[in-house]
Amino acid sequence: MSNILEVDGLRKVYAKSQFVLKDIDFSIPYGSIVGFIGENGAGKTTTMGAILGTLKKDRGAITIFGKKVDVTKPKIREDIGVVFDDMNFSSHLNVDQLAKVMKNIYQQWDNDKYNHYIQLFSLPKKQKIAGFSRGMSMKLSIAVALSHGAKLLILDEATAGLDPVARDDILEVFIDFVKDKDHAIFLSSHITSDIEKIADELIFIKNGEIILKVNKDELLHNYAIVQCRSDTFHEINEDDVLAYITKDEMLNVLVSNKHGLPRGCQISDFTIDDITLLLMKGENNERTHS
Ligand SMILES: Nc1ncnc2c1ncn2[C@@H]1O[C@H](COP(=O)(O)OP(=O)(O)OP(=O)(O)O)[C@@H](O)[C@H]1O
Repeated sequence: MSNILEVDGLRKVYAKSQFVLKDIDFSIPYGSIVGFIGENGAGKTTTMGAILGTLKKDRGAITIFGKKVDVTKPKIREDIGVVFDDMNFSSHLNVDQLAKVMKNIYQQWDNDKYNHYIQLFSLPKKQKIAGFSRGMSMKLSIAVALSHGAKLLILDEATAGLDPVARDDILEVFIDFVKDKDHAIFLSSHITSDIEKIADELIFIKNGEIILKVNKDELLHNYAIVQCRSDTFHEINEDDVLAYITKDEMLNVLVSNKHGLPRGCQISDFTIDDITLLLMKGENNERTHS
């Protein structure tokens, strides 16, 4: 069993907004960090909610730790650490009082670990949570998620609102977490540089549909963004073209195989932000050979 989480044909329709999560499939290997990337409203939170059972899915199977499980059951919730944007702990509590509450919720609660993260994240122990900034609340959510013996972390925008130093500390904590090969992390972020730093696999979602799943090393070694003229563009192997944007006479093209491109293609350096922009704003590979 090499995957900690498998998602098969997950579908969710919001009748009110007519948004459809379109039968998505993906898996999270043990020992890996998988980054989930997409624009606002693409369906990231919906996917995570449907996996966790906080949202009712319309179709699809979720397999966690090798079993088709009801993720809302307390037993399995021990093993999954969750950070969502809008997590609300009782705001009248302070950090120490929250620990006492968590101890009653989670059998595997580890107070030493919790205190370690509270200290690492420089959180005040006696101040009421109500007075915490967004970044402080995020850090607290992460400290809790890491302190109840979870094997899988599902993190929705967990680094949003954190300053660069705190983000860096937390990314290190995530990298450490998956050094244990029984662990894995599934995280969404708009800060693609964070994902670039720590993720092993990337999943791109657009309008409720997964448009690209790729291993980061493969992306860095084989993919490229190239500039070329229209006639050269038509010489690129069609299967290698993932997306393109036309600008004046030139095209910016995302290709999945930078080896063996026709002459006249200029390869430029790219970041995952550049790839995201091309995938989200560009046209897909259904080229018209005019
Ligand atoms: N309760 C709801 N009822 C109807 N539509 C909803 C509901 N919740 C979300 N949606 C719609 O579903 C779509 C996907 O939303 P979702 O929150 O999953 O996106 P996201 O990728 O997490 O976005 P963001 O990056 O802004 O957090 C959006 O169009 C949103 O308007």
